Amino acid sequence: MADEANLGRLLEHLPLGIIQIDARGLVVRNNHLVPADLRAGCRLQQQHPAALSNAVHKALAGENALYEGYCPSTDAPERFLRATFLPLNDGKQVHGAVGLIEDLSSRRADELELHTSRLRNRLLWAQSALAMIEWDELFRVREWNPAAERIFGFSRSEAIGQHAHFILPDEARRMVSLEVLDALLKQQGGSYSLNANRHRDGREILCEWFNTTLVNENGQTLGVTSLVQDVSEREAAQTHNRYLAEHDELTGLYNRKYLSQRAEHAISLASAHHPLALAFIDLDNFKHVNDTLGHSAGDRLLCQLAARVKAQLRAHDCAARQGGDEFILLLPDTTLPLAGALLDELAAALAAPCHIDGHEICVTVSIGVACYPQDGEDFDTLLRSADMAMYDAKRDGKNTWRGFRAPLRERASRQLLLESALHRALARDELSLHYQPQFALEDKRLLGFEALLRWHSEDLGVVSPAEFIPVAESCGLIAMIGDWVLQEALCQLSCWQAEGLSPVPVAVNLSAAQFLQSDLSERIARALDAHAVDAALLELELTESVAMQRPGEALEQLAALHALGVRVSIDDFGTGYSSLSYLKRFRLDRLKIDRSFVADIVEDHEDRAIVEAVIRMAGALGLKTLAEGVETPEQLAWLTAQGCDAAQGYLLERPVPAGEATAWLRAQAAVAG
Ligand SMILES: Nc1nc2c(ncn2[C@@H]2O[C@H](COP(=O)(O)O[C@H]3[C@@H](O)[C@H](n4cnc5c(=O)[nH]c(N)nc54)O[C@@H]3COP(=O)(O)O)[C@@H](O)[C@H]2O)c(=O)[nH]1
Repeated sequence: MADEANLGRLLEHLPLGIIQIDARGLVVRNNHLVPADLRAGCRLQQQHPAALSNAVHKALAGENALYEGYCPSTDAPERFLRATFLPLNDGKQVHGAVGLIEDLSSRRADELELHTSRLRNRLLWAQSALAMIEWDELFRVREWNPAAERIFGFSRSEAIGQHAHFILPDEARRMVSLEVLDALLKQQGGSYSLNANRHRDGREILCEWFNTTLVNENGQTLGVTSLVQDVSEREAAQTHNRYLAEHDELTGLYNRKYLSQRAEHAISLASAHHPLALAFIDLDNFKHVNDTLGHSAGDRLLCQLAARVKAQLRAHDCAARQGGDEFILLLPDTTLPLAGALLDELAAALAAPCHIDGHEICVTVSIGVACYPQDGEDFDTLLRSADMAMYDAKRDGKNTWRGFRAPLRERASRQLLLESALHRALARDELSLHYQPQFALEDKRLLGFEALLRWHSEDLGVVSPAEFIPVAESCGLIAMIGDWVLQEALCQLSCWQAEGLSPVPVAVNLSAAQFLQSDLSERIARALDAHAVDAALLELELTESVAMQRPGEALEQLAALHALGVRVSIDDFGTGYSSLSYLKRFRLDRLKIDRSFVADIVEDHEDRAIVEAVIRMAGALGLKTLAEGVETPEQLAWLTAQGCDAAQGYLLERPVPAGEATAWLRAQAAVAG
């Protein structure tokens, strides 16, 4: 009994579970370390993993047996057990077995964790997109993963044992980097750096480094582990984006946004002693280059010109492309006279011929200049002032520069007012035509009318065409308005026809925008058809400068109009620069001598000489002549004596509303009838 008690105590103090099994496989005794499901009363050959039952069976058959595996448990998560079964025999036969049970659950979990973490590390090492490098305490490569091979181009075998030198770009940076490495070994924990490195092929690459110093439990540095990523492309993209944020992509000049920041800074430094000028440059007739040679040629021209602008600048000046064919210059420490001198030099540099696709292109520019502080105290105001001055330069014949003047501001706001009112004018039916009679000088017979546009604006009152036609031209409304004039004049002609009046031709002014429409003759043919008006009753007037703007195209356009049967006359003749050879080839009917010559023919012998020459030249080319703006009987007499064919002017009749023109025709019909 005492032995039994001692054995019981011993079993309770054993550091492992122990069970006694009888010959039937029934657990008859256990200590407290045995899991509940294996304690006394449980039959081990039933309801347990087969391998466990087999081990018990084997022990009861007289052999030592081992089971290692999971064992279900009702009181706890499944356990991982090692059970060793030893048969108990009395020398003759086996009458049971002893099982020694070790619960290996937590050791097993640790092993599993270790195993999976090793696996994970191996996978990470092999498949990581980041280079993983292990350095020893002398900064020699201890490990080098496939991503490192990819990023630096050195294979693992080439890299192992190499000092960090081998991926540093050049001597100077090597020194710096080595200092950084040294510091890294001394410090503990992690660090980040962005370094220039060298690829095996000699290329410089930019890498991000995340380093961790490896230290043992005694604080001794064992080396460094680095995670590295090649950020060359990302950095290049960011650098490019930064460049784009400040530059014009086409020309490489700065963009307006950047220049505005520079200007605001310069303004903050400017004072009476350090004035500042802003120049707005617009190429003259650049559209023509795009239209004739194409946009790619236009782009190359802009690049050539931008390079010349850059070359002309002083060190502290700044040039930007505002867009299209517009450039802005910021000229710090510059007064208006100095800006003028600089811009004259710039214009001369830009005027030198450019060679594009075998074409020689000569460019002129119109420039507006605004000065701080008198023309604006911030960038936007200065730019607006320079823009207005540039338009002033355009109005003054282009190819020049103009400084800002206060009246330009009023002019610009009037222009804006006119523009928005003009947009409403057609819809509100505010436009009408007046008709100015034209007479034969030989017998004072009514030859025809010139249709002249009138605008009675609800908001602005009567506005002269001399004021609103240029506005309509600049804001792109002129083609639509011109079309309305054509329809209205043809409508009037067809009314006169319907009334049985024998109508006379009506002359309609054609703007440049209309004359350059590629389908102009088709449009006119359709309009004539729609109003059932004979083409011979329509005369189209285009100014000399419009005809000569693109003489090649004008030649074709005029031939098409001539084929339609409409008449064409050149308006304001003498004010442009007609090429006589083109004039000879243009299909024209009449030259209208500009009223600026007619005004002075009595007193000014030069104007007289010009008018005489025009009349003779027209006669030689088989063209009729009409003198505009005849205001005095002396002018009329002189023109008649020179053989001018026709005249119009206040002396003879002012432009009259349609009703009065109709009355004219009726009176004429009455006299004839
Ligand atoms: N594209 C279009 N342009 C048009 C149209 N209608 C007119 N215009 C152009 O506007 C400018 C001013 O025209 P307007 O104020 O109508 O002046 C015309 C005549 O009234 C004026 N004129 C006629 N006789 C005399 C005169 O004896 N003295 C004098 N001082 N002025 C006179 O001349 C203008 C006609 O000019 P022109 O067209 O050159 O024959 C003017 O440039 C018009 O062309 C339109 O529908 N479309």
